Amino acid sequence: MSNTPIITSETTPNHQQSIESYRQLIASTGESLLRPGLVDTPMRAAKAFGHLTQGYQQNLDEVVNDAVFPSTNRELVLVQNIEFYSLCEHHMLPFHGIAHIGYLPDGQVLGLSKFARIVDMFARRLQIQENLSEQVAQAIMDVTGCRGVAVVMDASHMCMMMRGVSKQHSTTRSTAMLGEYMHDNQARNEFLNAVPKRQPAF
Ligand SMILES: Nc1nc2c(ncn2[C@@H]2O[C@H](COP(=O)(O)OP(=O)(O)OP(=O)(O)O)[C@@H](O)[C@H]2O)c(=O)[nH]1
Ligand SMILES: [Zn+2]
Repeated sequence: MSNTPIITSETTPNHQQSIESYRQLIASTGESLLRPGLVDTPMRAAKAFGHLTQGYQQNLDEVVNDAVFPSTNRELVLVQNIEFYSLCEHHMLPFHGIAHIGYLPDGQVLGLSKFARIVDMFARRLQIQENLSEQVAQAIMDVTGCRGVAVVMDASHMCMMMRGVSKQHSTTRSTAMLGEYMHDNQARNEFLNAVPKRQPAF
């Protein structure tokens, strides 16, 4: 196994531009950038934004770090309740929830922590939930060569809660199915019955 460290950069590739953008954003409200409480805010916000979009600076090879192991087990592996935080690409407001990932191995299995790392890598980009689910599924298929992979994500979208339609209890479930899950109803049902039911938001 390689010793390549996971990239954990806390800033965007152009951090200064990000700070300047936050300055302009704050100024657009009419607030003074000199008010003591706001003096360091552009820098802090840029750093936070860098964290929330860190996934652009990661790639699958680094995140998986060769943690794929031989196994003769071909039955369902279900990694459930992986919490995630993302930003919707339409409003750049958070959406957050939990992911459940099931897969059917074919000779090799993935290190368990890597499922969460893969979810985080794609979640820390500007996203829509449906694409996030698909990207996670495809990545697991790519790194394991498994027989099938199924992803369910349940999320609450701040752009639907804090503004706009203002619905506090609506949640969205997205699914992505690849390989045998695309056509095998028995496998789909086994996975879907094993996935926890989503509770209403808050
Ligand atoms: N399918 C999908 N839509 C999303 C996601 N995140 C946000 N949206 C939606 O993106 C849409 C953007 O719609 P627009 O009419 O262009 O923007 P808007 O005027 O801000 O829309 P409202 O939110 O309805 O006020 C909204 O319906 C959002 O709910 C997501 O992850 N998946
Ligand atoms: Zn949105």
